[in-house]
Amino acid sequence: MSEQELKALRVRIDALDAKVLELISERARCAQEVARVKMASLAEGEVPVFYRPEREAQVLKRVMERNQGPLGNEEMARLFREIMSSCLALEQPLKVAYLGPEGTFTQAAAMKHFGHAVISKPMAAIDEVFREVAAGAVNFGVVPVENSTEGAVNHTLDSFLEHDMVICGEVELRIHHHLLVGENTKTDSISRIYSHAQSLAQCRKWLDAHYPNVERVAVSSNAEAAKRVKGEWNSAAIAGDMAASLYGLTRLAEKIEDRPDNSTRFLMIGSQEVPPTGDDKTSIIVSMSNKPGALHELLVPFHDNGIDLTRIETRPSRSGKWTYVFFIDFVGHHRDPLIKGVLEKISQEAVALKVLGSYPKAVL
Ligand SMILES: C=C(O[C@@H]1C=C(C(=O)O)C=C[C@H]1O)C(=O)O
Repeated sequence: MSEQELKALRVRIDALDAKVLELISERARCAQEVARVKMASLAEGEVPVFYRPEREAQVLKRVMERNQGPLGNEEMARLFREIMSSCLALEQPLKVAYLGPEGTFTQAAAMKHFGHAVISKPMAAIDEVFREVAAGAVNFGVVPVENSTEGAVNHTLDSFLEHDMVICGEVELRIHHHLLVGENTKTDSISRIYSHAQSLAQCRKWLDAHYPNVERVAVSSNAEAAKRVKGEWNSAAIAGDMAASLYGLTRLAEKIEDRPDNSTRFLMIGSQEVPPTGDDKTSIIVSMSNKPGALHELLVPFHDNGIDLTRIETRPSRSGKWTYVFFIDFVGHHRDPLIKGVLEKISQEAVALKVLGSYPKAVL
């Protein structure tokens, strides 16, 4: 019986694949038409905008709402993410710079957000990602901004003070770290463990318990740590799946992060303002005068209007000793009338207020 059944099922799958193929091609032709219409309606000297993050967020959301299984919502959205990425590449392949080298979590975040049909460019430091975007060499940049275990990524926050950037999206990634070794590593003689400082911090308790006397060496990225281990017999690296497979390392211990829900949030930076989708977040930088009650004054308009603050971070302003700026994220779009009112109220009290951007809440 089963041979016959299998055969029939495979015939059905082949027929379905032919339909899926035709539908994807039809969709891609539609995207090409979109490009044609956009080009035809350009004003003199106007640059076409092909990538629409707000539209993509809506497409993915609808896919998740309509999905009836058996594939899970996230899985289905991931497939559509890639289809859209390929369709957009027909209109215009996006250029995306990220905190490299290849194999970093930031690269994984970039692929999760934009899909794989982009031209990606690894940069050696967060600041270089900002500069690459500012110079117009790429359309977007991807940088880590906060980790659920270790808190803010200060380099990123400080870079916002130095560059005029628009935040156009966010993505969250579960971060799993492994202890990795190379072919030549003598696993009972490990005397050094390489990783990025953030990752060493995210695995501090595990390291204290398992390798209390081994030197922890902070390097520029997890991928760099994996690369170093390849040529050494007495060292190990802490890094994720991408770096492990890129450098052919094996896992001596898996998922060694101290908190099982360890996640990092990444931001997409560029120069494109994103219109509202109805489910957005806004990031601002505010500096207040150094007087009693300043922080209270800043927060009152949010409270009075029932606006959900998702994050508040303080950093030195870099323009005077013991003066600070606040990075605030909240739910809503800066074009919503309610949010507009709140921002006006704050700017009356603030020394400076800058809207870094409004963008769709992470869908995936
Ligand atoms: C097709 C368009 O362009 C791009 C491709 C999209 C898609 O494949 O669904 C969606 C938004 C844009 O990034 C569009 O503007 O609708």
